[in-house]
Amino acid sequence: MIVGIPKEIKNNESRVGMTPAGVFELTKRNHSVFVQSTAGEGSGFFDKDYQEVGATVLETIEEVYSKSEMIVKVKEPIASEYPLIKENQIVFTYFHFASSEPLTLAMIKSKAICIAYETVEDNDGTLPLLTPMSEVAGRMAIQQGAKYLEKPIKGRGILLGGVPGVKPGKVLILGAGVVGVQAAKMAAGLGAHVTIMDINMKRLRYVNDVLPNHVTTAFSSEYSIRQLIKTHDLIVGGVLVKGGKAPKLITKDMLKEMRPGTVIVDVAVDQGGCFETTKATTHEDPTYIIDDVVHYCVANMPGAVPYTSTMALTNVTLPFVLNLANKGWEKACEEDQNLSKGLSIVKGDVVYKEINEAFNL
Ligand SMILES: NC(=O)C1=CN([C@@H]2O[C@H](COP(=O)(O)OP(=O)(O)OC[C@H]3O[C@@H](n4cnc5c(N)ncnc54)[C@H](O)[C@@H]3O)[C@@H](O)[C@H]2O)C=CC1
Ligand SMILES: CC(=O)C(=O)O
Ligand SMILES: [Mg+2]
Repeated sequence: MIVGIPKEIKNNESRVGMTPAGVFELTKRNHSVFVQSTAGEGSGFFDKDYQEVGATVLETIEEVYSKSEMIVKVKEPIASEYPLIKENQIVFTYFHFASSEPLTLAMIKSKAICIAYETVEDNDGTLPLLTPMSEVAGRMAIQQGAKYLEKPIKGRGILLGGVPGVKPGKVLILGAGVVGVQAAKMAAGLGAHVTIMDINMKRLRYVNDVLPNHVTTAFSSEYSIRQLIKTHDLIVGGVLVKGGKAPKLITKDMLKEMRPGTVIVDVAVDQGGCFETTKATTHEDPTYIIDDVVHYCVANMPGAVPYTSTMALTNVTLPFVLNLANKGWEKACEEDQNLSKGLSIVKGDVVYKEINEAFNL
């Protein structure tokens, strides 16, 4: 198969869809790989590294898309990429369709085979291609939240860990999945007081077993969220309904219940966000303020730490890329039900229920 690796063009997105090690596994099996020039630079991989393992480096993104049967990338295609995607081309990447009707309509129109990383499943229902980026984003959520709690950038002016003689800050985490647990770990490590909420008791039991005692679990309900937001300095949103729009757990009226300078980090922004006032931001301009509450809603948080994220992502995507390249998408998906859960839009048809529901298609 001919596989193309374009350069990511989303704001401050420095990850790349494949490392030279991954390309080597493809070329070894007689697949052809086209890499756009400088695509890997942000992650520490140079054109010559790809050439050495048998890839052809092309100058323009147009050439990469036009010559390839399968595109392997990181982020969802953005508007300038829509016209480059061809009928019957496999596009294997994060899509987060439920948060973007224009993207959904463009991919229907393209008649491409869109396989979304974020809905590929493991036998136990977990999401192997989302997990490593959720690990990165969960950890980063505390790093970023701690920064924006500083007074000069309009935060409350709280040091999360406190100091001897002064109590620590309080972190509230919505969702005890991958993002939530990693965020809780980081916040607990800093010495903050942590409350983590979920509607899944199994997850709360897990957190209770593995995290230290200053991490408290709470069953998630509107009532309990309304109580807790009044006293917490940093609130992290990490809830997910697979493939669907995130539930709005914090509504606009609740912002008035928070103290001025509270920071809210909506990691779930890529599925539409779990705060009503969320709108996607970029690493260039990550925050905005509504009712004195600092919102951080960057949809590609791991893109800011590409040396870590590209490796973590491609470690898990490679076996699926090889399978798709070796067998073609139909056979690969027929033989691997977990991969087939990634099928979202196929030749103009939306085949993932939650995407249809998100837009009444
Ligand atoms: N902004 C970014 O750069 C990134 C965003 N993400 C996003 O973060 C989100 C979370 O991902 P994961 O932690 O991997 O998902 P996960 O599936 O591991 O965890 C989600 C948790 O939310 C819980 N949940 C669902 N509805 C709830 C509700 N009403 N109240 C409380 N909890 C509820 C679930 O029970 C589950 O435990 C996803 O939308 C993912 O796409 C992931 C990586 C990077
Ligand atoms: C999962 C995701 O949206 C990201 O890594 O950017
Ligand atoms: Mg994202």
